[in-house]
Amino acid sequence: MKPKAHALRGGAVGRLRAARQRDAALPQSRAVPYDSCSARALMEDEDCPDLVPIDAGGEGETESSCSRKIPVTIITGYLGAGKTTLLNYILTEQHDKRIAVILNEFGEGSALEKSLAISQRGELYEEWLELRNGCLCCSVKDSGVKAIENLMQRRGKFDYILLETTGLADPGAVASMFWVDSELGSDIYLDGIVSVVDAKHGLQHLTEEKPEGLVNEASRQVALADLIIINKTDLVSEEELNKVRMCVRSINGLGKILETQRSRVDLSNVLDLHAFDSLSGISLQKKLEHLKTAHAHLDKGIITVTFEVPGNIKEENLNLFIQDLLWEKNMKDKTGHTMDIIRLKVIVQGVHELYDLEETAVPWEEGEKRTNRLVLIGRNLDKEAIKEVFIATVMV
Ligand SMILES: Nc1nc2c(ncn2[C@@H]2O[C@H](COP(=O)(O)OP(=O)(O)OP(=O)(O)O)[C@@H](O)[C@H]2O)c(=O)[nH]1
Ligand SMILES: [Zn+2]
Repeated sequence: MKPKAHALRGGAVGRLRAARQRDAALPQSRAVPYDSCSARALMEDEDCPDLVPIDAGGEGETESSCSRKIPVTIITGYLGAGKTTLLNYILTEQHDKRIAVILNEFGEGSALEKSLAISQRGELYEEWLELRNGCLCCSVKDSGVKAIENLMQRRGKFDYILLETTGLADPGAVASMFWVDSELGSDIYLDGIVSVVDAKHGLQHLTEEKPEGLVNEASRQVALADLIIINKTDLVSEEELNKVRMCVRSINGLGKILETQRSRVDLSNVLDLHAFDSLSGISLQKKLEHLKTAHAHLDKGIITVTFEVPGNIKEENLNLFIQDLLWEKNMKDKTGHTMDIIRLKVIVQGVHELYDLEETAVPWEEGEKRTNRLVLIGRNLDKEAIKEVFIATVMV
């Protein structure tokens, strides 16, 4: 086991940085502005930090530069998969955006390594973020929000946030801090979740069975991802690669899969995904509320189910259907196990305008065959049962 995994049991320290990107790399020796006040405030804060609304010019005030929401991309992946390599690649390749980086790291060693990598890009802001009980999923929400707030006070200094989670994190829990923040009227939004998979060891991580009640982090990370990057393809044969790809696909039938070396991918596949925009009215908040409750039980057997039903649907009924499925957990599979949805995407044709299906929804052509499409990722999913209920309750 890597030392970092041991550090998980003791105190854990997360590290947050906002690296101001420059077009040209600056010498490493450049002075680093260090905000010691806010860093100390975080360290000394014994209890959960109070959530304070972000003062971004005040509600209703006309500060147009503050009204644009800042996207956050979560980068997850098992230990050593290539997350930091991806981060550095993005910071090197991306010249249009000023990117802030948040690292949730356990242990000191690799944090140092990362600090060097990022400071090469130029001006560096650094803050410490303490995870009191050493469990990222349990403490990141409070400290994470605090960290983001500190970041937001530097509004204008950056226009994109990359959040690298530790290899052992449950990305659902990490993502959940964004809805807490959004309740406070913040101006960030979750753009997408990227999961890096080690081509060489990924299969082992993904198929590893955990004792009852424990999460297989690797497969959960893949299940939640909008983009899965199978990295280190140089280390495996075509046959091994096929196996990993099939395994990833079986866990997440929806996400885009890219195969690469040194985490080099076309950045249009990574940034500005707007992965949570067209969720058919299921807000990120609701989805993640569900994820949180599921997080302790989920280990294996995650699959993707997709089906299509032609015709029109009724909005209210779709609401009820989704609520039943996601929150009430009223649907069971043949063996009586509750269906457990991790991700849900719905493309529907409503009688009325549907929810806030955002601009990604392409309007139907006159006379075009109308089809509703559902994609569900989760456990104990019985496709026929879901489809039946959908037809019986949602269609007009
Ligand atoms: N052979 C090979 N090595 C790679 C590739 N990509 C990254 N590495 C190496 O793999 C190691 C781990 O990469 P990182 O980017 O640090 O991985 P990480 O996911 O951030 O790791 P942790 O933070 O420890 O969880 C480093 O030594 C990288 O240089 C690749 O495509 N092929
Ligand atoms: Zn936890």
